[in-house]
Amino acid sequence: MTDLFAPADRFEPLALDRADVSLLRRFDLGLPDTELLAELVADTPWRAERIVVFGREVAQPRLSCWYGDADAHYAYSGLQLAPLAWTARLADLRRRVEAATGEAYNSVLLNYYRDHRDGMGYHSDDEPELGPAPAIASLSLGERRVFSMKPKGATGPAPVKIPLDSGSLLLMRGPTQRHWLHGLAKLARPCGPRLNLTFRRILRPSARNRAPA
Ligand SMILES: O=C(O)CCC(=O)C(=O)O
Ligand SMILES: [Fe+2]
Repeated sequence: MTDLFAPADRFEPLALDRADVSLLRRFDLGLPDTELLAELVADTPWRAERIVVFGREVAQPRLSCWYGDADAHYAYSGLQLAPLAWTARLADLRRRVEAATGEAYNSVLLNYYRDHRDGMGYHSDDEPELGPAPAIASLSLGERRVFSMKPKGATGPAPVKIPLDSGSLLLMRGPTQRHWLHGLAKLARPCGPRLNLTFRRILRPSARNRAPA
């Protein structure tokens, strides 16, 4: 007999060239997704980071907050981020994400897309502190939004669109950041809030330029 629920319980690999991306549609959060969303929205000290775009300082179109081990310092979009200490909830989610993905993480970036006007431009998470082949586990909560991926330097094919549902866990690793960009488009129509948590491992300076094992 076919087990209808099996696909939700394992990572489904996406067929992308020179990338290692897989999606676990229903990740065990330890509590209902709606409760976790409400808790994190309420309890997180959200920041509206300012960045320089074409020489002009503007607010990022989303709120964010950075947690991690005390030594997990990170520069992101030109911002120097010192992590807040893990909360009990985020430490529990980290353990669950580590068990599901078989990778270790020492930090998590929370992004809060308040409505359709919030998004994230195309980028790759290829900062040197992540090393040459980082594993990044991306947990989504709330509104379903489309995560787009396109190969670096490509003018040709349309982006790959991956709708991310509440409670899904997307895992990017290996050469993905080296060869692909990803982003989250703003929408024309109103939608509800979405949270995204990207678990990452910041390498110590001595380990940063080493080739992957
Ligand atoms: O919100 C998302 O799904 C993507 C977040 C992301 O790409 C990032 O934080 O670097
Ligand atoms: Fe990213």
